Amino acid sequence: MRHADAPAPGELLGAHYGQCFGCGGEQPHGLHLAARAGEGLSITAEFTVRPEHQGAPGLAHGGVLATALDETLGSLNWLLRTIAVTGRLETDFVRPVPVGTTLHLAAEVTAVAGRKIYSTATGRIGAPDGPVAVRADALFIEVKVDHFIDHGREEEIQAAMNDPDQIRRARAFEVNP
Ligand SMILES: CCCCCCCCCCCC(=O)SCCNC(=O)CCNC(=O)[C@H](O)C(C)(C)COP(=O)(O)OP(=O)(O)OC[C@H]1O[C@@H](n2cnc3c(N)ncnc32)[C@H](O)[C@@H]1OP(=O)(O)O
Repeated sequence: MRHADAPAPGELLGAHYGQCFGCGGEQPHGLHLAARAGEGLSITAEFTVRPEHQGAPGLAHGGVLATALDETLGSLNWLLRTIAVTGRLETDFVRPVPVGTTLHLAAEVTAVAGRKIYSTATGRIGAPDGPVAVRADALFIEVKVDHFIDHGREEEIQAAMNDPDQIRRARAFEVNP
């Protein structure tokens, strides 16, 4: 079920962490993916392939495209107000994606069973109804915020804990902060 306090359909979600490689605005090397809440348990997102994302000449690296899918699927957590990490990500690369392309991503939750959140996503070239270039099925596993405190490097954890904006974003994920 979409959480009662989930962002409204159409609302931009913003980054869950400023240094995130997928969505962080403070991360110069990242994808700067912008995700928006959809209806029900769905998300849309956009990401424009830059020269630093190449694998083959003029084409996006497959790992970068998988990152864009992973980040979009992870954004579904905002709607559930659950903190979850990727346990499994199965990706199909259907068409090459040239540099300069804006990839239009769409993701939805397909099932929730205990801590397991199943979801699926597509990335389309140039427009929300453009040709499918990539798709993925994922399993996210719910974790407590301690997952990051226990495993993250000390200096980034301390910086995040001292940042009131980061605490606010963490609370937006959690039903029981
Ligand atoms: C502050 C705001 C931040 C918000 C942060 C948001 C970040 C979003 C970023 C984008 C998303 C990412 O890239 S996240 C980063 C990449 N992912 C990770 O680093 C995760 C690394 N893996 C782990 O830490 C761990 O393996 C976990 C937490 C995923 C699971 O470990 P666990 O907690 O011990 O749970 P475990 O008992 O093993 O598994 C629970 C259930 O899930 C199933 N399960 C677990 N893994 C798998 C798997 N790969 N494939 C199939 N099934 C699996 C198990 O069979 C079990 O099913 P059953 O027996 O119950 O039926």
